[in-house]
Amino acid sequence: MFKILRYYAPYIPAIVLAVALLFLQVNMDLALPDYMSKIVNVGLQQGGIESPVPLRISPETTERLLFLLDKPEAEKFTGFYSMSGKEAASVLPEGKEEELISDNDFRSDLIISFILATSDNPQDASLSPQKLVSMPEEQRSAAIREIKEQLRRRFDPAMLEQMALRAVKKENESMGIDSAAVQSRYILETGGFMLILALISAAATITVGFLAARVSAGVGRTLRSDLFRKIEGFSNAEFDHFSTASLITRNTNDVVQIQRVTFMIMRMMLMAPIMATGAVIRAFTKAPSMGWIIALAVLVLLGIVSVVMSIALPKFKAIQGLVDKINKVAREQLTGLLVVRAFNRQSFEKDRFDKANRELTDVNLFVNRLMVTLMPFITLIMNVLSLTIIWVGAHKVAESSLQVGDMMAFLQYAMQIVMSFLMLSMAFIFIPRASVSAGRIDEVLKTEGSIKNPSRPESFADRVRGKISFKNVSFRYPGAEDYALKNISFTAEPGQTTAIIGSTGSGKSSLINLIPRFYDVSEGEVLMDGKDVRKITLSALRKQIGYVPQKSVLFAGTIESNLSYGSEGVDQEKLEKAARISQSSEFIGRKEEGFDSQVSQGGANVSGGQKQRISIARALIKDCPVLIFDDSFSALDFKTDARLRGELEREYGDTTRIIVAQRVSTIMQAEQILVLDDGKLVGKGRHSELMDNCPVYREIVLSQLSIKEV
Ligand SMILES: Nc1ncnc2c1ncn2[C@@H]1O[C@H](COP(=O)(O)OP(=O)(O)OP(=O)(O)O)[C@@H](O)[C@H]1O
Repeated sequence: MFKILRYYAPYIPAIVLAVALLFLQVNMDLALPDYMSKIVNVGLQQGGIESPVPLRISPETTERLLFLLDKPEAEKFTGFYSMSGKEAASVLPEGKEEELISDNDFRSDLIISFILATSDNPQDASLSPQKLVSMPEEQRSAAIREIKEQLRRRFDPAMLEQMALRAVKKENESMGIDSAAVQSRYILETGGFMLILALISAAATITVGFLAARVSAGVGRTLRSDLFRKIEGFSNAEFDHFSTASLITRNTNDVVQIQRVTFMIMRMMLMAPIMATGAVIRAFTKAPSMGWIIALAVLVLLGIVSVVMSIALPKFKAIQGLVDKINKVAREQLTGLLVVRAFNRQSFEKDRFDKANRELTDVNLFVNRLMVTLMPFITLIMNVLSLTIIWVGAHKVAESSLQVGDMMAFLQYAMQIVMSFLMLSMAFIFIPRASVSAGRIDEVLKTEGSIKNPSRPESFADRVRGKISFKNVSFRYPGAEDYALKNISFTAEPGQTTAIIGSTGSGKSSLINLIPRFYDVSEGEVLMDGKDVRKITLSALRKQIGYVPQKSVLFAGTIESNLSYGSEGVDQEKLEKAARISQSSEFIGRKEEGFDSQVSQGGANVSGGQKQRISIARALIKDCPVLIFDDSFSALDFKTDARLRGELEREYGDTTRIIVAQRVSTIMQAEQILVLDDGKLVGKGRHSELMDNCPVYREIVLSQLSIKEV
């Protein structure tokens, strides 16, 4: 993934915003269990009363309370609470609440005294104001201290708080305050607040989803366009190295992997550590004594996930290679479908495809089965975790060391922690797979096309003549052991036809491919008008060359769009001239829509001969000083072949024409014939000269023509 990190640079603001929103979302999500615990603890159990410190005390209770407090504390009490007259209640003003709570000793004593002051318990009847009033001062203080101590010994602080809360509720009721209304107001307020938090969280989730989609689609688009631009600049050598099928897979499937993982990282995986940290902190604050349950569950979960991952990971990495393989097989079979049918090899090819398909399916099935097996284990861990928390928590609730709401919140935090770890472990599935894809993409992006423009290009004179010279040219395909061409020297003059003949595999196509620099020479040099072709920019060089490949390639569109491909300002006159010379007029004229007739992808709806003629016309329309025909007349009948060559001579007499041919009759009239044999130039001259002094040529000629025709 790091290899393509630079593609994320333009999206840094969006990523930062997404992280900030994830923080917001996680905080909202983590706050919800806390509020839920408040609804249970305060709303349901405490009747909506938040604090054990009474906010309003009746005059009677105030009187009792004052007897129960020491002198200094009684003074503090009157400092905190405002009392208006003997009949009026004592009220704790809003601002004083915090101040009182922070005075721990006073708060604790006030709570105990308040419990005693409101108690109906007959055993505390000794504490009635009348009784206390009748006691001497010393005795009274000792009696009160003793009772308070007893309470502290019997109940822990949490229990005392619960008792105080009940006392506050009772006191409120005695003062005519509607407890039910207090309770429902608290629940509604807290519930409303939870709703707002949930809405903020939802808004953050949607925005992060939107940002993640934008970033992943954007990165995918830039990767695809960079890959395409890079591949466009590749020479045949790079195509040979990667294979077309693999380049297609890299530009599609591999980019999709990156896109998918980018979305998942932004949407889920970035959230996981934030969520896990937040939930751990909150869970431990709620019930630190139960932290070990979560730690144990996470350990077991990570153990299981690591075992599964160690088995699945190599398989995940293999998937991309297998997708490549199936694409390669499918592509080869579909392009060669006619041959497959003609040779009745359908079942063989089906088996070949099935094998590749089965390999991919098997790996996919294996990985999916493994993942499916993982799921019940995870569910089991989650259920055992819930049960353990409820079991341990219930005991703690019974001991009054934990409140029910806190246990419920702890349970939710535990689930959030486990889910976060699960999300993180999922990252270990997708990230390695995407890294393989990133590596494959980077490999293409890092590969420099071996055919490059010169750093300091030279330019042609105003009018290019198109003289082509080969000087001691040797050529070896990248990675090949043997030379395909050995020490070739010749000159193709403008105004002349230079024909190249030789047996199959003798190096004819290799030779002419060196002129437009589809490959570069290994040794020697190829010159155009005396300039090494490697010193001229590729576009300037290729502008001078009308090239007709051995295998005609047409593009989807119309006949006209194919003819004017690569040429500017093509008018009807030019189109008709090229069609006439290439002997295409007749079949184009027969079509209802003429030049506007549709050509399907790859020229599937035109015949081989028609395809060849259209590609010849396409090269002629370019109006170049050099015309190269790589075995381009093979699909034409003898008569059409002769007519075409005659027209070429007449209309393009001043060009340099280089014709590769298998048929002797096509090249017999050429001013210069080059005879290739196993990559070597074994003959050079006119037909008659070669017949006399080149046995290879003589052999080829005699294999095709009778002595009389020669
Ligand atoms: N892309 C390539 N990589 C490696 N070797 C190649 C490649 N293309 C051709 N060759 C080899 O180079 C030699 C010359 O091939 P080339 O295509 O130039 O022959 P040719 O004379 O044009 O044949 P044909 O008349 O059948 O088209 C052959 O031995 C061939 O196997």
